[in-house]
Amino acid sequence: MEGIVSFIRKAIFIGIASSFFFFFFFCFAESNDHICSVTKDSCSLNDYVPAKLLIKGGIVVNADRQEIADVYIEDGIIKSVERNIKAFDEIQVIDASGYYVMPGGIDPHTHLAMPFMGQVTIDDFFSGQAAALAGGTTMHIDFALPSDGDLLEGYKLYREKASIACMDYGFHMAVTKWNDKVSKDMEVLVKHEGINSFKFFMAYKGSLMVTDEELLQGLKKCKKLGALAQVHAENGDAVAEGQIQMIELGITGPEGHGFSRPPILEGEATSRAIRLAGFVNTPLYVVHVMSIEALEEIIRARQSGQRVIGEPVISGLALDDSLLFDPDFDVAAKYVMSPPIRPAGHNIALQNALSSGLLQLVGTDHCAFNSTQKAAGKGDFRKIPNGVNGIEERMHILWNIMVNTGKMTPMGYVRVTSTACAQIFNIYPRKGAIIAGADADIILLNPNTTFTISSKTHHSRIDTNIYEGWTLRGKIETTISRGRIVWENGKLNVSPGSGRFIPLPPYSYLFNGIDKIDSDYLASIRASKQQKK
Ligand SMILES: NC(=O)NCCC(=O)O
Ligand SMILES: [Zn+2]
Ligand SMILES: [Zn+2]
Repeated sequence: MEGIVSFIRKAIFIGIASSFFFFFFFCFAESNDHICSVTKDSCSLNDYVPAKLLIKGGIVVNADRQEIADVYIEDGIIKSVERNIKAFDEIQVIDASGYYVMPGGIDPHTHLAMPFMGQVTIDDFFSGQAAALAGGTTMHIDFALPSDGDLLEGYKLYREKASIACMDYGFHMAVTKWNDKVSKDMEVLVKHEGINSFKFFMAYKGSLMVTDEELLQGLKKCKKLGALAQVHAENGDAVAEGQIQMIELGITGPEGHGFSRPPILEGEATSRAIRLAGFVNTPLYVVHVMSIEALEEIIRARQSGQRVIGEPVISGLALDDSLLFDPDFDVAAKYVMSPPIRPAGHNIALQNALSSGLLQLVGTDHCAFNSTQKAAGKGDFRKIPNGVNGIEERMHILWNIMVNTGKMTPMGYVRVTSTACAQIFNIYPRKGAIIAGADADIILLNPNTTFTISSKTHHSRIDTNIYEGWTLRGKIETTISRGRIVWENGKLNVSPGSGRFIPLPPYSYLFNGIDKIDSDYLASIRASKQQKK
């Protein structure tokens, strides 16, 4: 009898053990397949996270200082930054001599898996983030765009889309209409869901555009919640006029896109948004600043003491509109984005403003469409989906146009690619710094390596690249995301689901003193009323 019981026990044990084995085998096999289908041959699977990592002898650059030091990491967190840290047996050591060791980039402006203009952007939360990591960006803040203006539904959907993430990310939320529900949803998102910024579109008439009245309500609500209001600043009514004008003139190709929405319309909307935010007394963040006209409005407001942040994007800093005039539609359509890439001169003015601190941080507006998707606008530029690539290229292009040219120091580079973003979105110094206690999001840049950008070798899913053929000097050879080496020797080591959602808390430093300005203003009104009696 005892023999039978023992036999049955053994059989049950073997049954359970083999089920576990097959369960884990299939889970592993499935995730492995997933990864390699995205990044082709430059991807390997290795979930090994070194518990202890030591980066030795590099030039450690923060926004406020630069020094030769070692960086010691344990369990994904930076434990110490000092000279001559001893390496024990179980520590994995990276020799960083001759390398710049900098905080991983934080991209404040991306559009992954976003339905827009009848298409869906080609990079999802895995392929876009894999590309970002290969280019030295370790966190991004994506725009959750609700399809019918329902913020909570839209937010939920974007959190689901991001379940395949392989690096840290947060969200801004787009507000495309105004009613009581929108107002209540904003409150829920800020108080319970880690959202601290809302984007209002002053362009895209008939789809995303809000009226001045709606913008005003949105600004008031943002202020009440300690959330940052962001604007896409172009006069959408005038753009619609400009588009009709171009079609009537027979200009239907991609060049019509630039002609139909000239810088004056960006300047006007920037000025209007700034003045409305000034009236409400709430901080304002102008996304994708592309022109001198918009820049001048931002500078004027900042000089008068208003809290306005200006975000140029890498395409606007690096390019001019010449290729928008290429006779080959497929080439020209690659450069269609809004506001448009401007004629030469605007980019240089934006670079100068960035190096002198008049603009604060650099985004990408990565909104990637394949050539087949862009082809929807052959014969009518209004139907070309707006957007360009950049999530993988931002860090390298900026190093080349700003640091290699002497316009910016490595410290300034760290400020505009990482630290300022972490501060504005209230996650500094957990992100944006190489200091004890911060997340170990770190890049190693070799200033002497050269390489050439090509759509054949990049990691994004897009089949073109607006920087095709650019040869650059200075290469991010290693990317570390929360202590894990995710990019090394030209290979990605990433798995879907390993990325974390980073909640962004309200009331960043931009709100300090806002209440004092309010009470002084009210006191001055009372005083002047008193005087006039
Ligand atoms: N910028 C652009 O052309 N596409 C993305 C949507 C937006 O940011 O306005
Ligand atoms: Zn926009
Ligand atoms: Zn955008």
